[in-house]
Amino acid sequence: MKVQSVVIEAKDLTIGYRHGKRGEVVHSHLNFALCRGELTCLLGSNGAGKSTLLRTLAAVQPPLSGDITLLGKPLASYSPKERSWEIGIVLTDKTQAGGLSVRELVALGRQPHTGFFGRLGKEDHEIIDHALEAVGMAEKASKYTAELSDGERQKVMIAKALVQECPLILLDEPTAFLDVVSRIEIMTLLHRLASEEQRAILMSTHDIEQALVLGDKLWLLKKGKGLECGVTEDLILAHRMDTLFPHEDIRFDSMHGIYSPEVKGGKSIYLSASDEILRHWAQNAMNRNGFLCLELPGADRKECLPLLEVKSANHLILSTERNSEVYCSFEALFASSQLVCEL
Ligand SMILES: Nc1ncnc2c1ncn2[C@@H]1O[C@H](COP(=O)(O)OP(=O)(O)OP(=O)(O)O)[C@@H](O)[C@H]1O
Repeated sequence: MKVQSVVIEAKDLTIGYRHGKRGEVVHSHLNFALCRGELTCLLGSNGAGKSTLLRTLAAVQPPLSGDITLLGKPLASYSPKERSWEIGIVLTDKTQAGGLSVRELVALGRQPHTGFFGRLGKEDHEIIDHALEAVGMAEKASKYTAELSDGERQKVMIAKALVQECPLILLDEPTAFLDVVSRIEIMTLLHRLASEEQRAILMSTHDIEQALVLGDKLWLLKKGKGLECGVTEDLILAHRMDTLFPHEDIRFDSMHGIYSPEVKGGKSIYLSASDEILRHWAQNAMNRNGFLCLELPGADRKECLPLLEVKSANHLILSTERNSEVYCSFEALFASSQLVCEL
């Protein structure tokens, strides 16, 4: 059995905001642990409390009550300097470091190891080069950070956290501004870093598609319902993703790992397709056009009308009680009078 090494854990934690003597609770009774070797993705709707939780774990804001233990010691007992040895943070606040070059900004991440006026040694430079390479920013190392795009700046902030070489890395929506290739690259990098260098990494994200592929664990934060933690596939198969977004018209498609609008309306059509890909995209097209797709019961197909048979992408047959027509594409099908007038 794999022995899990806990980096940070919380017991009966209440997070939120203090306004004078009044406390505004965002979540209470939270219990969790983050272990080395795992990339954990924190998911939840807007306002669910993801940033509040990350800021509390990063000691940027205090908990309202409860205990947080970092490497066996209370988090509150660490000085800011001691914390910077253990926790690398990438929060969403825009960096004010526009006057620094990319390389200078990333080098600031080495401060816990070199001291404020400490000189960077050969090894420090190698670590910085390696991090810039890893996030794909090596070629822009001498650019000013003010001249970067939002996505590029985000990559630089990730590189800065990487060079800190902490056992715990916390990131608030690190892939928010990134294109799909960069999102996959960054999440693959974080996953590799967690498993190969035995770091504990917690990132919040709205990029559910990638979280389900690369997150070793998920933390599902639900407004008013607290936090559910578990291995990604366990949570999906236990239908815990179904209630992540409290919206009755949104449903989780556990086959494809996506959320989609619930199909409502009166029109139904039987659908048969030669393979899973054709079925998925035929259903997508029919749902978008207001049809609820029904499975063929198998035996007596003559009873099952209207019926759309998708033999291939260029061979679609629509059968109604009046006739059967063949179409060479979905475009042709949706332009047909048969679909518009007879169904
Ligand atoms: N400084 C603050 N003072 C008081 N309440 C706050 C403060 N910042 C956030 N909140 C409230 O805390 C709750 C959680 O907000 P938080 O920013 O943690 O959500 P989130 O899950 O990160 O949302 P998003 O996905 O939109 O970034 C919200 O109801 C928000 O209004």
